Amino acid sequence: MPKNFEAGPVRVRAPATSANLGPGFDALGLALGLYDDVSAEIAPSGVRVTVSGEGAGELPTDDRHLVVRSMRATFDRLGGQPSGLAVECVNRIPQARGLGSSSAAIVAGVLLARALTAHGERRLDGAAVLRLAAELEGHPDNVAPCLLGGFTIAWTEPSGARAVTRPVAEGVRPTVFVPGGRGLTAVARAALPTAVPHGDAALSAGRAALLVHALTADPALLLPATLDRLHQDYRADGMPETAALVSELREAGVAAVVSGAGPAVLALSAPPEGFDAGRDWQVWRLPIDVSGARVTRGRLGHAERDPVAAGRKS
Ligand SMILES: Nc1ncnc2c1ncn2[C@@H]1O[C@H](COP(=O)(O)OP(=O)(O)O)[C@@H](O)[C@H]1O
Ligand SMILES: N[C@@H](CCOP(=O)(O)O)C(=O)O
Repeated sequence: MPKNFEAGPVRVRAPATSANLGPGFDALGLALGLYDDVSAEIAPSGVRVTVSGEGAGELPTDDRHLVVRSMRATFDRLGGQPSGLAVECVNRIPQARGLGSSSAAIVAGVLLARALTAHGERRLDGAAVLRLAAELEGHPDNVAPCLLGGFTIAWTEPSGARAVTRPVAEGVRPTVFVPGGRGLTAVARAALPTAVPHGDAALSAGRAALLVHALTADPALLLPATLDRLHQDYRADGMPETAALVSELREAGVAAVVSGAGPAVLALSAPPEGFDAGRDWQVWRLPIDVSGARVTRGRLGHAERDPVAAGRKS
């Protein structure tokens, strides 16, 4: 093993995330207890990726794979590429639904490459990992909770992304509604206007501030606190079923929002007993992940290879 790299496999468990939370566009995010497990080790040559669970048979298994691309970007930052890579992914986060699958892949890639590089943690500290992951993702609101866990407030300065975490109040119970159909974040971002009316910006800023209070201290205020005018309406034509479900839940008093760029829906308060979203939606009650992505030494074990074990509770 060349002295720049660490021998032996490393693995990362990276949580799903829900970004925006309504009015906190590109800023607020929540880590959810649903995980992708990824392991990697240095190989003598080439790149080999195996994928099971979400994306199996669809995702590329070479240098185009997002985990590998993120590892490559991190190795570049750390001063050199390894001879080859073997990567194993067990994915449980539904992809292209607004549950942060791309952020989980990016965070996993950055953390794996850092762990495989000699003195990686000294050379790329936690703040630098967040900056690099946000640069690769293009916005910081998913990578921040994926890395740090819990409820995060992220922002970008000239030097890059930063984030803080806040403890979530008792009684905040996330439920996600996951449709079969997909929607790419890049497409949903292209639907946004370059400017919004001042009144809409003012309303959203006020509600985002209230949302920090509601999530951390007073969940009874979650319904008014999750009202958004910056992105959801502009994206509604591209995901009419999502917009309809958000409206139906909100009319029933549930603090529902589009999860990330959609098309999944996040409810921050419990839907009424017997609420039926219809058969097009899988409904999962998920705990809040409070740890963020975790790195350990070794390959994936038996439990981590089970593609449905962790996280899904209807
Ligand atoms: N675990 C993964 N491994 C490799 N690529 C992934 C993974 N998850 C997501 N991607 C890539 O990112 C795309 C989805 O990203 P995006 O549109 O941002 O949706 P999401 O809301 O799920 O992050 C997928 O179509 C795929 O190309
Ligand atoms: N702020 C972003 C969040 C995208 O989240 P994702 O989980 O859909 O990737 C946006 O709304 O575009």
